[in-house]
Amino acid sequence: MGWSWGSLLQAMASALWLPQAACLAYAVQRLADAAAQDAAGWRIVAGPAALLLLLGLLRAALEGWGLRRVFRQARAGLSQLREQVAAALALGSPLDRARPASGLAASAIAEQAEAVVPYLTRYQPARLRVMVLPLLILAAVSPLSWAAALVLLLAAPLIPLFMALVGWRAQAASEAQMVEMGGMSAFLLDRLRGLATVRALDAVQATAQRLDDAAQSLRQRTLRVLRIAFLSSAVLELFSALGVAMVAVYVGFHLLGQLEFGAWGRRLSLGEGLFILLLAPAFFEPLRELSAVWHDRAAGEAALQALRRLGEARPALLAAPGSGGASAHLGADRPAAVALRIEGLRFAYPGTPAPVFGAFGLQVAPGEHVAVMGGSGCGKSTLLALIAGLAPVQAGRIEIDGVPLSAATADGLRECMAWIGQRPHVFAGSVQANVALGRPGVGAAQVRAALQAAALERVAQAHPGTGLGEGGAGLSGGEAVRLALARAAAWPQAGLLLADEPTAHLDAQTAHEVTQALLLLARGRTLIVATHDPVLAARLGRQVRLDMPQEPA
Ligand SMILES: Nc1ncnc2c1ncn2[C@@H]1O[C@H](COP(=O)(O)OP(=O)(O)OP(=O)(O)O)[C@@H](O)[C@H]1O
Repeated sequence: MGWSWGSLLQAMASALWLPQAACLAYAVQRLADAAAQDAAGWRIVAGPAALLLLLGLLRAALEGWGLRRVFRQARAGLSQLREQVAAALALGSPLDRARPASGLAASAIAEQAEAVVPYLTRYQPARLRVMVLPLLILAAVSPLSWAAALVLLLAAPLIPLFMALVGWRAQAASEAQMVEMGGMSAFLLDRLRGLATVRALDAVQATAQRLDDAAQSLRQRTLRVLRIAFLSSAVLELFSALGVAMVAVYVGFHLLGQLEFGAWGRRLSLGEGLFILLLAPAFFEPLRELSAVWHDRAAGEAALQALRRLGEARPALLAAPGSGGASAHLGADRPAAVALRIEGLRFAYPGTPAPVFGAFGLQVAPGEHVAVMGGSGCGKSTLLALIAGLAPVQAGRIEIDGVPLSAATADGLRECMAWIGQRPHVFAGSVQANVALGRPGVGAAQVRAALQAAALERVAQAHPGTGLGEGGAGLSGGEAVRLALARAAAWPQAGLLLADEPTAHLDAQTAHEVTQALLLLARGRTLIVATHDPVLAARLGRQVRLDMPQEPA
C-alpha cells in the first residue's frame, strides 16, 4: 500500500517541530545574551515567539487536514474491500461445500475488518514519520554536535531491532487470535441455528462446555497478544529514555565545560545545546508512536489477510459480475416456455473421484413437463443446479432456448428461470417479504397473486404484524414448499421452472395440494422436477431416469 497524501501531510506537520525548536532555542539564546548585557525586554523575543505561534497553527492545520484525509481514505478503502469480499462470497457456488462458514465470514467482514481502519489511519502515518523525522533530526543535530548525533544514532536501531523481533511474534499471535475469534463466531452461529436440535438431543451441556472452552482459549490468545504489545512498548520506552538521558547528560556537561569534545572542535552555545535537547525526545517520538500502534499493524494485516482469503477465487456460480446478460425473455410479462438442450454434459464435484455425469444428454421441448427420477445420490439435484448455472460444467453444453449457458449469459438466463428448492430458505420477516425477496418488479399486487396461486393467503393473514421466525419457524413443511412456489409465481417472466423434490416428506394430502399448485403454476411453462414421488411423476408428461454415478474401478 503506497503512502497517502494524508500520511505525508501528517509527516510534514511533525517536521515543523524542527523550526519551532529553533525558534525556542533562538529566543532563549537572545534572552541570555540580553541578560548578559543588562538589556532585557520582551521585544527581543517577540519575533521568534510570533513565528513559533504561526508554525504551531500551521502544524495543527496540517495535522488535522492530514488526519481527515487519511481517515476518509481508510473508510472508503475498507468499504471497497468489504464490497469486493461480499461480491466474491455472493458469487460462490452454493454447491461448494468448502465455502467459508457463514459465522466466520460474518465475523471477518463485520468485526475483524474494522481493524483495517486503525492500521491505515494510525500505523501507516506513524511508519512514514519514523522513516522521515529521525533522519531530519539527525541532519539538523550532526552539524552542531557529532557526539549527540552519535548517541541518537546508536540508540535508534536498537529500537526497531527489538520491535521487529517482538512484532514477529505479535503478528503470529494476532492472526491466531483472529482465527480463534472467527472459529468461535462460526461455532456459535451454527449452534444457535441448531438450538432446537441441540436441546432436543440433550446436548446443551456439551455445547456450552465447548463454547466455554473456545472462549477461554480466545481469552488466552488475546492476553498473549496484549502481553507482546506491552513488551514491545516497554523495550521502546527503555531505549528512548536512555537515549534522551544520554543526550541531556552530554549537552549539560558540555555546556558546563566538563565534556569538551563532540562539537567539531568548538563549544556549543546555550541556544544550540537547547536546540539539541529539544530535538532529542522528538527523535524518539515517532518510534514511540509506532510502538503504540504496533498492535494495530498486527491486527490490521491479519484482518486484511482474512479478507483476502475470503475473497479468494473459489468455485463460483456462472455469472459475469456487473453484466445483465441479455436474454430474449427479459422484461417479458408473460411466461414464454423455453426449450432446453443438454449435450455431452460432464460434471464432477471437486475432490470426488467419480463424476456425477459422464456424458449426459437431454432435450426438453418448450412447455414440456419432465420428471427426473433415480436413486438417491444419482445427481437429480445436481442436474437442476447445473441447468441454473450454479456451478460450471467440465464439458458439454447446456442451451436454453438456443442460448448456450455461460458466465456471460447465465445472469440473463436465470431471469427466465424459477427455482423451487428442496429446503427453501425462509428469512425472518413477513410472508409477503419472503415472497417478494426485495426483487425489483415484484410489487404488492404480484405478491398477492402469488400467495393466491400457492394457496398461502391464509398463512399470510394468520398473524398480521408478526413475521416468520428465522429458518422458517411458524411454517409447516408443506407451507414452506408453497412459499417456494409463491416465490416462483411472483416471477412471471420465468419460462422454466426447476423444482427439487417438492413433495418430499409431505403427507399424501399435502403432496397432492402442492402438486396441484405446481401444475397450475407450470401451465404454459417448461417444468423439470427432480423427484422420487411416483404419483407426482405420473402427472408430468415425461419421465427421465438417471443412472447412479459409476465408482472408478
Ligand atoms: N456440494 C457437494 N459437494 C460434493 N459432493 C456433492 C455435493 N452435493 C452432492 N454431492 C454428491 O453428488 C452426488 C449427487 O448428489 P445429488 O444431491 O445431486 O443427488 P440426488 O439424486 O438429488 O439425491 P437425493 O435424491 O437424495 O436428493 C451424491 O453422491 C452426493 O453425495
